[in-house]
Amino acid sequence: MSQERILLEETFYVLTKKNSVFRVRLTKKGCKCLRSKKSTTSCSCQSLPRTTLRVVEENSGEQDETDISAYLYIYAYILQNNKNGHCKRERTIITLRFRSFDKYEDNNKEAKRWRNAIKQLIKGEQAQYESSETPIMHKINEQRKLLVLCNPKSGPGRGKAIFQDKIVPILQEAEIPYDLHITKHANYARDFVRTCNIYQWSGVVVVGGDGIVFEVINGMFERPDWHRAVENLPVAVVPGGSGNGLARSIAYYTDEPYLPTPTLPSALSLVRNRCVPMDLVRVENTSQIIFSFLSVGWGLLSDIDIESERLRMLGGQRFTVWSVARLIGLRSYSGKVYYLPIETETKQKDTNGNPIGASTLDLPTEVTLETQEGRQRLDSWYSAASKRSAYFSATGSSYQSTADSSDEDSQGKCRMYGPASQLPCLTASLPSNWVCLEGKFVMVHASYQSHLGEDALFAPASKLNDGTIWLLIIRGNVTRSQLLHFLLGLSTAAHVQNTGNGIDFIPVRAFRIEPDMDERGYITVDGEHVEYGPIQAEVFPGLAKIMVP
Ligand SMILES: Nc1ncnc2c1ncn2[C@@H]1O[C@H](COP(=O)(O)OP(=O)(O)OP(=O)(O)O)[C@@H](O)[C@H]1O
Repeated sequence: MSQERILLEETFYVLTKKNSVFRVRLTKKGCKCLRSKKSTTSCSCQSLPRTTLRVVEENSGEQDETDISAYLYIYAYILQNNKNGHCKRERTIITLRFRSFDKYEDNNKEAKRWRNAIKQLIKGEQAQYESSETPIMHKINEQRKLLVLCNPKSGPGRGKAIFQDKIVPILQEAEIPYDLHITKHANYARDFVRTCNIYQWSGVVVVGGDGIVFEVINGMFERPDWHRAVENLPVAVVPGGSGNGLARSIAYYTDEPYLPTPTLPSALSLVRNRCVPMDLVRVENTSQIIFSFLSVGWGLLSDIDIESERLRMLGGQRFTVWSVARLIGLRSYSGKVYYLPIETETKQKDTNGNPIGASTLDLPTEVTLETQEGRQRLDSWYSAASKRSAYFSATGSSYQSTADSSDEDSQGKCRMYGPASQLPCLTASLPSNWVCLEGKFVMVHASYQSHLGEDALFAPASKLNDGTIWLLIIRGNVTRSQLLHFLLGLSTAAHVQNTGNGIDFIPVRAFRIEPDMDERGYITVDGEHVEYGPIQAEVFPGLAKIMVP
């Protein structure tokens, strides 16, 4: 820390602890508190017991005019280990009281300097403060607004409540404004993203399950300016559905504790201003092109996903209940599976990779500090300005055509843009370096995320941006007990160790499934039911951008 450039430095007193003085230094790495005993016995904070502090509106006339101090509240969510050795984020409020100057205006200016410096550091900008007289070089963009698309029908139907109770308070603490839109029907979010002037927002926050994320991503690829859209509008997801595979995968990838507060990593991703690229898989069947972020499935897991829809009121439990039912009435499907394998050496988990470890600051859960000298005055509370926005149609977008865009189909589905496929068309034969399997399959399931759902760790080695599709193939000759082991192992990834004897788990770049059309079953993409028939998929590394904590 001593080698770090000190951006700001100030002495603060702790309101609640007599004779405690902190010398606080702000550097790019964070805040450093240097504690010492106060030399004089007359502690200036004695005149202000903590219980007398009350936050009031700036122009309410309720301020204590005798207090010339300015107050800065810092909300921190600090990683801490609990007794069981599990990591958890604890909310901490640090109150800094500035009263080095004789006038409130000067103390307030000093507090604002700290506020701006901290905000710039959070945004990853280089703050420039040489002395207290130096003007602020990089203003915080207070206009940064997020688009929030909330599905009130996700999972057990708590989307709106989750957003209001878990996300809004943190957005308010971070002073981030947003426009909230509640989806009114299926495909509302997709149409919204396709037709709206989305560039008025800095990112899109999806509150719901993987189905609504699917709509948002595919809505972007229905725009002629899809390239600009995916580049300029990173996506965040607040888990409110029954699956929540993407939300869980993001937390896993960034080493963020997920349970018991699954919405906290998402809330932090909205305030951290940090985005990473994420692989998307271009999926093609005979009727549509889809950009998928999670999975493609045929057989057992897709059957469970679709048939358990009728148990939606159970939330995530619906998958467990239906797994038992499907295991009893086990089915297998005939067909051909082709895949393009990745070299073995690239499939191992790279320990030098991207997990973003949040730094742990050694602070108590609540610290209240104040600067020396001066008298009492209460600062005002800043709340985020959130307003509803109008619905715009897309105008002035740059047009970018692609070689393989599909025409509008007979059902009036929109034209899909996006990068051109590198694969032969679905009816053409595949090159000789592809592997072909033929016969009966209990399931074929591909995923490019670590988690298919909150408690389904499908591909533990998967990263958000590794250009890898993990293909699980379970042949028709496996036993029920093997399958039971497989399903039970999904929560801990034990299934990855139990391959062989009809179960294979292969990293691939692309694959094709050709089901026997004399039978009927389900094929899903990101948990959404699609037409039963030939389907092929290829990975596009880092095609999307997502917000991470
Ligand atoms: N207002 C609405 N009324 C009915 N359905 C909606 C509405 N808004 C969105 N939908 C549809 O609800 C479907 C399911 O939503 P979502 O994915 O958010 O929840 P989920 O299915 O419970 O979660 P998961 O996909 O993770 O299992 C989406 O495919 C979307 O099309």
